[in-house]
Amino acid sequence: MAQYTRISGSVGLITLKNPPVNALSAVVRQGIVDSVERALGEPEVKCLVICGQSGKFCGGADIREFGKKMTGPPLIPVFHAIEAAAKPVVAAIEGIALGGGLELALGCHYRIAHSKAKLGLPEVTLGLLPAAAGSQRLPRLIGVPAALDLITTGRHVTAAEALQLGIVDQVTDHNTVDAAVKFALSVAGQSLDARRISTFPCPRLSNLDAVFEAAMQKVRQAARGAIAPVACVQAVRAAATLPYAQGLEREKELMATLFTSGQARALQYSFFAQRAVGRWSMPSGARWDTSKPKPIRKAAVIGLGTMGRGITVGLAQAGLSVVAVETQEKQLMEAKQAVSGMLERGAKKRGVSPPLGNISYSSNIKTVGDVDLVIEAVFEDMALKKEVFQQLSAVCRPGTFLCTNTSGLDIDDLASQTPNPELVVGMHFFAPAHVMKLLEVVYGPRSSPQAVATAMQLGKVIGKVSVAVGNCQGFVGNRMLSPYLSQANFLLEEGATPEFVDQVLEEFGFAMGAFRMSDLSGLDVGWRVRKAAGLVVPGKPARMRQGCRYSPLGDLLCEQGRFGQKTGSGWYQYDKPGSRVAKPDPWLHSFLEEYRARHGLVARRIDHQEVLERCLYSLINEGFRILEEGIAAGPEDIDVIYVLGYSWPRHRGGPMFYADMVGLTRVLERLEFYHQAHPDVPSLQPCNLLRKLVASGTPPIHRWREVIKKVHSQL
Ligand SMILES: C/C=C(\C)C(=O)SCCNC(=O)CCNC(=O)[C@H](O)C(C)(C)COP(=O)(O)OP(=O)(O)OC[C@H]1O[C@@H](n2cnc3c(N)ncnc32)[C@H](O)[C@@H]1OP(=O)(O)O
Repeated sequence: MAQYTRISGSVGLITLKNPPVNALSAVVRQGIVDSVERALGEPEVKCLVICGQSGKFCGGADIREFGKKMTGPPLIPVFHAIEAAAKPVVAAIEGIALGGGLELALGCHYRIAHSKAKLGLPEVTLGLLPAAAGSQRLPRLIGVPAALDLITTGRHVTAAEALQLGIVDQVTDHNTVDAAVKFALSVAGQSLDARRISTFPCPRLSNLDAVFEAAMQKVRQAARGAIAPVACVQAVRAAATLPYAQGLEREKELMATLFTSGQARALQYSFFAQRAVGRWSMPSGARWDTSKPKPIRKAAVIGLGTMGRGITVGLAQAGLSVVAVETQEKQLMEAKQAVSGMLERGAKKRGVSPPLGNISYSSNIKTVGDVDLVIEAVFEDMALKKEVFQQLSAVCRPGTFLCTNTSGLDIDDLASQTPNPELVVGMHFFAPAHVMKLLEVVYGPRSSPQAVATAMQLGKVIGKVSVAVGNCQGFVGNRMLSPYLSQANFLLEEGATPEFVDQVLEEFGFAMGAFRMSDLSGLDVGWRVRKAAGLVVPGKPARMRQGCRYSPLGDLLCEQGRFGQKTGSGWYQYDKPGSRVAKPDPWLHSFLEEYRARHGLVARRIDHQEVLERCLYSLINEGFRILEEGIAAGPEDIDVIYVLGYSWPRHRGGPMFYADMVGLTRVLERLEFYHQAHPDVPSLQPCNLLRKLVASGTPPIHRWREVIKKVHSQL
């Protein structure tokens, strides 16, 4: 609702009330209309202030209402009524003014913000554009280049930046409503002619075409197929070239295309999925709301390689005390220098001082005796990790949580090295660990709910989106990646090139195709895993292992020392070791030809559809298996992992959402087709859960959990 009160006798105060972020629901919109009408009708009222309850101005349109039948007044006429008011209306912005919230403020005659407020037009991140006249008012207020930046990126700006850009008129450190009331009284009675943004001409640009061409090129490059950023540029162009009313029409047309697009649905699903994963549950019945985390004040990181350094930076930046341990003195010194550099660069960006004092460095593992939680981040080798866990068990005080940063090793096996396996969980960070938002929190059969809750909470504290998953080879992300990569390799055997496979996957929206990504991660990583699994048999490049099809191509490259970017060659060639520019490699092409000839394989023409379906559907099929086994609690968990950790295009929601969009019947049919053609590839055999979902009438994704529950209860 929107509550109307009178303060100081002559100020009408409208307070938006719709927890948690005072979103502009139908009731709130109606409340604003009624309150404005009332205030304008009361002769004693000289001016109005609009604020939000609980220190939050407004988080924008109520996303929960999207896709439902529209009720209540639309936003544009509400904002026009405010702008047209004959009494000054001042927005008192505390906390947030985002999307429709900022558009509401732009409809007001003045804007006063608290110094800690954040403002922005993040609609693009939901697959939309600021279609409550934001795309038309903001460029008129702050000019085209700045408006393009804000609208196409959706980035939030601080109050200070908003003041500098001219979005707000005043910033206060004190009570914002009091400041707005005072301000409103000071301007009451003055002409409002120069305060109605819709009447402003858009500031002229001499190089208008060049500015828009550059903006379009930039968004097309960054958007990886997303349509909303492109529509945002078109809407701002309308503001710059058309009168306001016509610009609004264009905004409306563009919005109509976006609003019903699959991309908007995917992005809004993704928004809620990222929040839903915080409400985790385990097959044992343990849940986020019944498991209390222990506060972590002091943590230790063991092993200061690339991952350990990133984790140390993340912890220190979040204000924790960190003991950073590296047993080799030389590596310890190098790590200290690298970590300090990372902290200094990060602090410079944020305009704060680097938290160098939060970290103590040591080459002695005994120094971790008084920490609350340890994150072991030594080399990915089970024997080494087991040794570290045994040492930790001896030196840590009772109750210390022992976490391992592993990308796929058995958490339970590690936990068995300690007298308190309930305190052990996996924390799978993604590189670079201080940048990437994703954290897989892996619970073993003996991990306590409190250990999981603590790791999840710690993830939140350090700014990660944490997803709780069960223990299995590769956990969720890497386990699903395995059939995807296998298909990519099989396609090479059958006639494709790495460039073609990557091109198809990049056109789909991945930041990098399977082969460029493998070259970046290092081909030796997978080689080591395959060796440990007994799949690499020297001198036996046969294409079958344990009765299933196997491609030894990756192993053969590694045997040649081709580990990817770091060695200057892998699936591609690079100018020099460490270079990032991948070039097609004639050597690789002849190697593939020779390989095919040696194995009696005849190269055939492989099309775009086959690459996409075989790579993606085998990955999705594994996702269904993971749901069936209870390794992930729901499709949202998998989708968040893929969007945040594996560069799955956000505007496609994630693999499970994508399966829902394509249609489960179609996914099932195509998997059956490919499995028939490749009966020796088990990952192409549709899993039971997929069949059950199709048999139960292909329910939409938000109802899959009901079917999953039934499958689990029958186990
Ligand atoms: C046309 C389109 C127009 C005019 C629009 O306005 S589109 C909406 C534009 N607004 C946004 O995109 C803002 C989205 N929200 C956020 O970015 C963040 O939620 C936040 C910065 C506002 C707050 O962040 P934080 O403090 O971390 O909290 P959460 O993100 O966890 O959110 C708390 C709960 O609020 C729900 N929420 C947030 N925004 C909205 C909204 N606009 N409508 C409905 N509900 C919203 C969010 O889902 C969380 O609830 P739960 O999911 O946990 O139940």
